Formats: sequence, structure tokens, C-alpha cells
Amino acid sequence: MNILSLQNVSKSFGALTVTDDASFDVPQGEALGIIGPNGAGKSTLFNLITGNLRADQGTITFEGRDVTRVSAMERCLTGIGRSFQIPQPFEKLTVYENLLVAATHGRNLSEAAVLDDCADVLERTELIRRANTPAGQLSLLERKRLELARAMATQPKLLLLDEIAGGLTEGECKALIGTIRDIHARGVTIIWIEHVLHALTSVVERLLVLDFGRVIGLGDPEEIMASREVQEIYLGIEV
Ligand SMILES: Nc1ncnc2c1ncn2[C@@H]1O[C@H](COP(=O)(O)OP(=O)(O)OP(=O)(O)O)[C@@H](O)[C@H]1O
Repeated sequence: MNILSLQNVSKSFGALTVTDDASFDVPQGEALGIIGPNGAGKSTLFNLITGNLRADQGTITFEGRDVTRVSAMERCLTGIGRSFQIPQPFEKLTVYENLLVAATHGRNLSEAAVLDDCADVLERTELIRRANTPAGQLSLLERKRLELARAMATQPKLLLLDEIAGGLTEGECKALIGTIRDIHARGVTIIWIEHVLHALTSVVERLLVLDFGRVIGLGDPEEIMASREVQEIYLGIEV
């Protein structure tokens, strides 16, 4: 079963078409990577899936329901969670309080009702020992972990990760990959935009390539990376 389907989705900003007739399906439980040059429209595609932007044309279906015109808040409540390219936690709130906001916002739930879930997310994202630390005091890796934790606190069935590995050292990147693998192993479907290709290909089962808003490739990561079109367009290598 497909958890997400896009059919002929397009989005323009003025004369600039940023998403150009995108159609693809994401099966339940898959980890899908998205690559493409800067400005290819990757984050815009995420914003269309989450409802932060409205598609000009086309249909977005989540768990069999047409969500094309559904608000971002409602899409989040139905199971579409995301991390942002630039983490913007509440700096003065503790790690736990940041999670609490994510877990309860729009849900009409008490702290007691989400306590166990928040503790579980803190464990899984290896932030439990930083639970009472203000977010503003975290290292870069911990800020990335908090970004992941805030998304996980919304209990997503589909998790969208936007360049979460950027700026990390090799060792930090490896640690974060372990956490993402663990989340995926627990059945969460993942779509991950990433420029750190070795991190991405160590997790995802398929790769989607965007160029000028068009889907120019979708399939096995090794085959995609070896294709002439991807090497020319994405890596800038003439073959
Ligand atoms: N709100 C907006 N208004 C006008 N143009 C926009 C808007 N958002 C994005 N764009 C433009 O759309 C294009 C695609 O942007 P987007 O951020 O989706 O690309 P991207 O593939 O995520 O890039 P990067 O890898 O650099 O993050 C860019 O040319 C960008 O300047």
C-alpha cells in the first residue's frame, strides 16, 4: 500500500515553475531519498506534502485520503511529520519542553498524556540526559537530534527529513544515521532530502532525483547514482 501519492503536482512562484508535474508513490514503510542541485525544488516539494504550501495543480494523497487542500496542522495531526533545514527550537525552553510543545500543540492533550511518549522519543534520539538543558545550549549534533525529536513527538507515520546531516563531522553523521535507521526500523516511512550522499544512500531504499522541479529519476540508489543524466546534472560531471 502507498502511504503517499503525488499526481501531476505543480507549483510556481510567479514565472518560476518550482515543482513541475511531479508524480510518484511512496509505499508504506519505505525510506526514500531525494537529491538534486541547489534550487531544484526539494524543500518546496516537502512544503507541498506538509501543506506549508498549496499546490497550483495536481493531487496529494496520504493514506488514501486526498489532502491537497488540507491545512498543514491537520496534515501533521494525521501523521505527516517533518524536520526543517534550519533548526529553530525554542532556545530558552528545555529539550523536554520543546518536545512537549510539539507533542501537545493542536492535540488538546495534557502533559501527563504525552509524558511516556516524550520520554520514549528522548531515549530513542539519545537526548534523555539533556532533557533539562535549554535548547540554546546544545551542540550542533544535539540540535539536529532535537529537530528529529520534535518531529517524532508529533507521532508521524511519514517523516520528512530536510538536510538533517548537513554540517556534521563523520562521527556525528554516523551517530545520527543510527538514530534514523532505528526510527525507520520501527515502521516509520521516511522521505529524506540530503546533500550528504553517503549518509543518504546508507539508509534509503530508493532515490528520487529532482532537477528544475522535474522528477528526472526514481529507483535503486546505485543505478540512479550511476546514470549518465544524474552524473551530468547533479554532480556536474561530463561523461
Ligand atoms: N516562497 C518563495 N517565493 C519565491 N521563490 C521561491 C520561494 N521558495 C522557493 N523559491 C525558489 O524556488 C526554487 C526552489 O527552491 P527550494 O528551496 O525548493 O530548492 P531546494 O532544492 O530545496 O534548494 P537547496 O538544496 O538549496 O535547499 C529556488 O529558485 C528558490 O529561490
